Amino acid sequence: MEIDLRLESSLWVGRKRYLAVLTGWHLQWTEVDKKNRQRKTTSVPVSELIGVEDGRVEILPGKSVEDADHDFTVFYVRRSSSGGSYGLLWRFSRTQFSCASRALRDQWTSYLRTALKTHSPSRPHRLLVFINPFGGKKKGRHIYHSLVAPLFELAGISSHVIVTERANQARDHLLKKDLSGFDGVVCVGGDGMFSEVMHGLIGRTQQEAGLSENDPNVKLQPCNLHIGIIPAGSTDCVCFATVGVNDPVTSALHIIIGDSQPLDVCSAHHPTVPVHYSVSLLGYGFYGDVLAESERHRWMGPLRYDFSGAMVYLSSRSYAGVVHYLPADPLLSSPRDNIRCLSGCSVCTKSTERLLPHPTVSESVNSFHCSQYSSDSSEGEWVSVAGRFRCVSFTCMSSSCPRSPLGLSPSAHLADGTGDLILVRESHPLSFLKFLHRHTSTQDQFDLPFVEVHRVKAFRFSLPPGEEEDGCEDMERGATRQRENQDTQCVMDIETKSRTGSQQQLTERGSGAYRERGDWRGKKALFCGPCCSETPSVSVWNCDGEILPFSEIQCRVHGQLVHLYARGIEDKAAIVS
Ligand SMILES: Nc1ncnc2c1ncn2[C@@H]1O[C@H](COP(=O)(O)OP(=O)(O)OP(=O)(O)O)[C@@H](O)[C@H]1O
Repeated sequence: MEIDLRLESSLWVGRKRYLAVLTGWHLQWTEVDKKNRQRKTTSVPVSELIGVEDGRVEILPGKSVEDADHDFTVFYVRRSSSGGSYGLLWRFSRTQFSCASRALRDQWTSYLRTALKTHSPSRPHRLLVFINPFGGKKKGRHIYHSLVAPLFELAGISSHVIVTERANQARDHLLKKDLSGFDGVVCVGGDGMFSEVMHGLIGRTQQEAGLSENDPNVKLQPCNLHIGIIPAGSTDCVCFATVGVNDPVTSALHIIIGDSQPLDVCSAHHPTVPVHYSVSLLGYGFYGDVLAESERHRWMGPLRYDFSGAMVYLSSRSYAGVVHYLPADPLLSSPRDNIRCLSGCSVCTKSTERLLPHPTVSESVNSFHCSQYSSDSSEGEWVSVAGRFRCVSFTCMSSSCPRSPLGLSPSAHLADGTGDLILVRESHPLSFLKFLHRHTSTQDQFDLPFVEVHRVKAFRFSLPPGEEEDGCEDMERGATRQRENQDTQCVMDIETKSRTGSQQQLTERGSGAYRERGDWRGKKALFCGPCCSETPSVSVWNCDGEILPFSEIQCRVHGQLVHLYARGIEDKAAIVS
């Protein structure tokens, strides 16, 4: 039954009279002066109303209600400039209206609540919230309870809050516990926490669908539950690249109104370890080395990334390898087309899922090495590039962050089923520095002769023919000699505590495979510091901030595998506040 939600009447805000109109999709109120002339109008889409309360209500610093029976309060989203950031900050505004009678007040509140139910139906009612109390500046708990929980309460959202006591608790909970009744999962923390939640949800979804997520050729099932990110980490890159700002209140408001942003996810496979997922960075060479190096300097705090970056830069390493990639359709978009993926992006909207055709499970079992070199023409033509690379990076999103406002690949799209593969060949140290520096400015980092970028649906990295992955032993031998000779601790053992302060996720996730075979890796040196004279011949992968201690990898993009409570970066110029 169609509900006629039009309501129009005079309302008062303080001493001023307004003509207020609810059309179903919008609530607007226009000031009317003493001569009955209409002045300024405020218009709020129903989808951006946060809540409606009887009386004159305040919610911060604590909730207070003055129960005047002619009054009601409307809370809604207001945008404001974020200063330096790319996106817009969302704030909540409230207007306290007075009506001519209690009956009219009741009519207004009932119409507004009905409008919210019928015209904004995808709002969450029940959320599972994980707070990492140790993420970023260790303010996750405070951020949630002081800034987010009061807004959830106002919006009528009930939440089950779990403050984590160990790394991977959120992931394990999502894999094993009953999730019925929840509309979404919220993580309060940084990119590592998001990654945990994403791995848990994707894994759970595949379990329930009876799919083997470790099979690189299986088409994964998209997750039903949305993920909300309340930024409280050190970098919060995923939040920044999907909202445009790292701001807990902005993110909470996107969750409340049930915004939905699909997100492509890249699965990274190696035959001996469980699958890993990445959305922001899969990086071999420079980015792998920086992460490995930074693990040795955790005591430095966030400074360790700058320090390690400098150390690895100075070591000026490059690595031999062969990259095979499956190009995406160049007619649809390209990493050099200067089209930014903004809210309502037409490339993502138009994109039909353009993933690989999928062989049956039996065809693909144990096919890692075979499929590395096979080519199925129905997928499109694979392209190979061999050489020495400073870094091989892959991202499913721009990966913009406050330090690199345009990101690793400024024109990458959040949800078009592709990712950007960036190959940086061996180059003069100053040229490489120029490449790195361009990430912090608006200069085009791809406009350099030793850099190439490709929009792809899948890629593989292998060591050059003849070199096997156990070539890591060179690195071990070199490093061991170095330890003996120089009494230096320049080797990182993968079994040291990871960034999480916990045992490497890899070893924990390894339901046998990694652990059984993994001892050689576990005990082996994976990274030599720049002080070593014998440089390692292989690097490791940086997978969204986690180390994957191997070189050969097989990756593919799964279009729109997860959904975030977000709407992409809003175009400041297009939004009239
Ligand atoms: N209670 C806990 N104790 C130790 N580690 C935890 C706990 N809860 C979560 N973790 C782990 O901490 C890691 C880092 O957390 P998080 O991402 O929230 O913060 P961060 O590292 O400061 O931020 P960013 O990832 O944005 O750089 C995550 O990988 C997560 O698995």
